[in-house]
Formats: sequence, structure tokens, C-alpha cells
Amino acid sequence: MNALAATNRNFRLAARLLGLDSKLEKSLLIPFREIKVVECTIPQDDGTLATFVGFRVQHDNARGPMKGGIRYHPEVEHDEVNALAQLMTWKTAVANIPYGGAKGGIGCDPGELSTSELERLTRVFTQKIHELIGIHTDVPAPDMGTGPQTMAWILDEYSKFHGYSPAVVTGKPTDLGGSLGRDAATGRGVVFATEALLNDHGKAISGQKFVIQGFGNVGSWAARLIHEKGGKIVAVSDATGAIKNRNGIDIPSLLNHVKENKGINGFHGGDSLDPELILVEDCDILIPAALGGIINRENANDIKAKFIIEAANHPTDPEADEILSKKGVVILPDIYANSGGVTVSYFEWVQNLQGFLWDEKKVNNELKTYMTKAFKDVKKMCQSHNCDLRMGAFTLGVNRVARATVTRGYGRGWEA
Ligand SMILES: NC(=O)C1=CN([C@@H]2O[C@H](COP(=O)(O)OP(=O)(O)OC[C@H]3O[C@@H](n4cnc5c(N)ncnc54)[C@H](OP(=O)(O)O)[C@@H]3O)[C@@H](O)[C@H]2O)C=CC1
Ligand SMILES: O=C(O)CCC(=O)C(=O)O
Repeated sequence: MNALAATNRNFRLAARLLGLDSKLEKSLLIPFREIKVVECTIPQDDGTLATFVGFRVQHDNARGPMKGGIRYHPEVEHDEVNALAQLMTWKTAVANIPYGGAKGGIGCDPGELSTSELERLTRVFTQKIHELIGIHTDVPAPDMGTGPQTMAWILDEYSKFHGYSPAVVTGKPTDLGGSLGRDAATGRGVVFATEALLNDHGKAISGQKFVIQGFGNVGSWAARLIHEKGGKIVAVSDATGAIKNRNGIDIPSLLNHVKENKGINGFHGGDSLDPELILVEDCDILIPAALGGIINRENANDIKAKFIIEAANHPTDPEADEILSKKGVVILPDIYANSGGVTVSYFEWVQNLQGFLWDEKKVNNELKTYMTKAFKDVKKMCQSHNCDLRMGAFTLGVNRVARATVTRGYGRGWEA
């Protein structure tokens, strides 16, 4: 099932559980605005031209400015960006931060582009969407294949048109008003979410065996913090390869290796593993932290983990959800589990609006408070609606957005 069909299906199930009016249901599902930049043309370093297609989908602004990352990946396409934008709407509502949802992306392979080509591409894309984003309208952030430098280029290009505007993006470098702790925030939030879930099952991270797919921003921060808390990471993968070590991988050594070699491939602290098999490796807790749709009916039956923490967005197809639920596997859904990133993005935006920098301890403490509260709220919905954690999170998010929508009425236009 494609990402949009899967996300729509989960939304509709939640709308039924909540007993939403069918017209309200439809209006919540349809995106506010879809932008397709058909021509992002840049001169490459060799002088030839290259054209890329970019997207920004603004899904909903009932609870505040639309918010979500920008992804650079060869598989970026319309339906997936739509699904990711919709997930952002429910995610910001689950986290209870005053935002709606959006997502963007450019179909490109960032590994194949030089830094100057990436800069030109980012600036051209920003020129074509600058009138539609803004501090109180739509605030982009990093996602797969983008990072603080990408946000710095967007900020700089946007500021040429609108004056210096640090709050127009989050996840930017700290030299430009980025928040301390944002880089680690999604991975740290994943760890707080994991602790909340394990605590609910009378367990702790220490001594649990983890498998992590993806060792980029989210996967590597989650691995580092789990390792520090005594969790044993027995297998890890990225796009260059996978390794396993039943005694636990030395994560600080792996982080150094990845920094020097730009990937896991060639690391000697474990045995190499077929990356296709990482999801079915023996472990207690599986953390997908890379692509969407990778847990599906082809592999769900073979998954050994008892818990799945969705650090990636929509890693689990609905068919796999059903299979895993019958096996008794507990899934902590993306719209809660990876909400630490957007939560600290909110703190960054607040700091920019206030013109005041928080210290990192305050950022991390506030993040823990938000993640812990959101887990309790999700659990409450599970009890009220007798449903699993995914539907608990969806009903929580959809209900908050529905209430805001009805309360505001239907005359809403451009500004949030
Ligand atoms: N960054 C954030 O704040 C947030 C991110 N997310 C989600 O988390 C996930 C990861 O994002 P992020 O860490 O930022 O992205 P990054 O680009 O930093 O890292 C992505 C990682 O996934 C790896 N990868 C790509 N393809 C494969 C594959 N086929 N098999 C195994 N690994 C693969 C990459 O490997 P390589 O480096 O070798 O290419 C890299 O290690 C995404 O789903 C994203 O939407 C969710 C919330 C917030
Ligand atoms: O930090 C943000 O604003 C958004 C992060 C994001 O794209 C996500 O949570 O999927």
C-alpha cells in the first residue's frame, strides 16, 4: 500500500473511532495547499544544466503555522510528501505544540551532488516557494538528506526577499539562531519515548537488545543515547551496509568510523550482515530510522522484536500492522515516537521569537516533559477507545485538530 493510502486509512479508522461527522472528516483529510515546483534548474559544477522537481505540501493550519521537514532523496514524489505532511498535522497535535502540518522535498540524490550544487538547488527551490512559507505561515526544518546547512541556505535566501528572518526555519546552525539540542532532539525523543513505553511494561533500556535501521541524524543519536543507558545494540545498517555483533556494537567507535568513512561499510567491530535482513535480526526492540514502508507483509511474520519504535516516518505498512498485532508485537507509532524533533523545533522557534537562547539542559528537560505527557495522553485515548497505540495517537491528534477546526469555523485562509 502506498504511503498516502496507508496514512489515509489510519486517519479514517481514527475518524470512525471518534465518530467524526463525514464532512468534517473529508475537510480534515484534504490538504490546505499542494505546491509542485516543476522546474528547479541549476548549473552543475561541469557547466551543464540539471532540472529537479520539488514539492511542499501544506496539510493543515487549524492549530497554528504549518510545520515539517524538507527531504532530499531520489524517491521523493507527490503521494509520499502528501502522506508525510498529513502525518505532521497529527504529530504536532499529539505533541500538543501550536502548529499544523506540512512537508517538502526534492527528488534528488544528495550524495551525488557537490556542496555548491546542493546550495544552488536549495536557493532555487526557496526562490520558488518563498511567498508561501513564513514565520507564521509555514516553517520548514530538516528531514532525510537535509540538515542545518540546508536550513541556513533557506534562511539566507528567504531573508533576501523578506528581511532577516531566523524563525522561518528550524534545525538551523546555532550560529544563526538554531536551538541547542535540536540536532540530537529526534533521537533523544525516541529514547524518551522508548523509556516511557518500557516503563509501562515494567522494563528499562539497560540490558535490552536493539536493532537500528538507519544511522543518520535520528538513528545515530538514538544509538548513542541507548548505548549510554546500557542498551545493547546488536545490529545497525545504513545505505552502505549492515553489521551485527551479538555482544553489542561499540557505538562510539562506530560513530568515529562513520564520520571518517561516510558510512558503516568497512567497520570491523562486528560481522557484516545482508542489509535486507536487518529487520528480522533477533532482538527485543527494533528501531527503523530510515525509509518508509519497509515493514510490510513480506517480512512482518519474520520479525523477532517484541517492541518496534518508529523513529522513521510511516515505516510500517497497515498489512504489517495487522500481522504484528496478532503476534503480540507492540508498536510505538511515528507520530508520537519521533515527535522529539518537531518539539525542539518549536522550542527553537519560540527562542527566535523571544530573541532569547535557552541552555541545552532546559531544552532536554522540556523535551522529556513533552514526551512523557504525550505518552500519557496517547495511553488515555487507547483506554477510552480500546485501541492500540497507533490508533491511540491518531485519535488524540485528529481529535485535537478537529476541535480547533470546528472552534475556528470555516472562513480560514492564508495565515494560520
Ligand atoms: N531529522 C529529523 O529531525 C526527523 C527525521 N524523521 C525521520 O527519521 C528518518 C531518518 O531521518 P534522518 O535521520 O533525519 O535522515 P538522514 O538523512 O540523516 O539519515 C538517513 C539514514 O538512513 C540511511 N538509509 C537510507 N536508505 C537506507 C536503506 N535502504 N537501508 C538502510 N539505511 C538506509 C542513510 O544511509 P546513508 O547515510 O548511507 O545514505 C542514513 O543513515 C526519516 O524517516 C525521517 O523522516 C522523523 C522526525 C524528525
Ligand atoms: O522539526 C520539524 O519541524 C519537522 C521534523 C519532521 O519533518 C518530522 O517530524 O517528520
